[in-house]
Amino acid sequence: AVQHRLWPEIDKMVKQQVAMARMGIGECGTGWQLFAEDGEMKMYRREEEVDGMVVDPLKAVHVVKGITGHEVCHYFFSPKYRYDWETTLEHMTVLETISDDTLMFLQTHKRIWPASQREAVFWSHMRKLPNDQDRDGPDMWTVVNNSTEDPSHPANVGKCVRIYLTVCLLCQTRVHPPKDGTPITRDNVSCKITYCSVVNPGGWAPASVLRAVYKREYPKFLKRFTTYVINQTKSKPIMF
Ligand SMILES: CCCCCc1ccc(-c2ccc(S(=O)(=O)CCO)cc2)cc1[C@H]1C[C@H]1c1ccccn1
Repeated sequence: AVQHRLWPEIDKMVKQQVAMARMGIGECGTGWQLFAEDGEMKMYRREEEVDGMVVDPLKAVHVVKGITGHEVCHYFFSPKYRYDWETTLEHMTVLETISDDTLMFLQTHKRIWPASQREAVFWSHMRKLPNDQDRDGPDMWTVVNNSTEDPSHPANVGKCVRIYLTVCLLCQTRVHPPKDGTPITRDNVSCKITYCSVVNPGGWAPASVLRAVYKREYPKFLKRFTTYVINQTKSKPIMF
């Protein structure tokens, strides 16, 4: 099949983001602060500014029982579920279906006073990754979202300020087979989720406002999303 113009960028970005997501917090360089904890979920951020704008990288690790990496990535990637779990979303459009595992999105997010409303244009790619560490271990799944230009949607022409984001959701399924050889149920699976994101707010927004928003929104987002996947999958066959 003819390669899409974005394919080389997508492939390079996915490999780079997954490599970083797999690194432990200790290996990710210094300056990570644990800023939220809820049961198994630990959320770290690093204070970083670009041109005086807060772009604090975020890294969250979470272990959720009863769901698999394929399921987590499926519900994160598919546009048809997004309004159910993404509370700050005002509008979402699929601008282009690049392939069955790669979409281009336009999203506008609810305005957060006193900043102006934000929008994002990004490609989103979902991929199963060979578990190169442990050959017979379960595979890993990932979704990478990365801002891109779209000639038909130039940045900052309307009322919305264009943000620039790079997001990586990396999922590693764990299976604990029952001792008595009975079939695997949801009690025997869990998923280690690593969520990394860097959001450049695009236009000036007060550092104090941005940091307060990230501190409030990110833990809420990950908790709500994982709870959503648990509820959507509990009565369905396991998707490995
Ligand atoms: C003055 C505020 C400027 C930034 C507002 C803003 C915009 C987009 C985003 C965002 C866009 C995409 C993603 S995703 O992971 O790719 C999923 C698909 O939606 C995630 C987060 C974040 C925020 C910041 C609110 C903060 C915030 C944090 C977690 C959730 C919602 N809002």
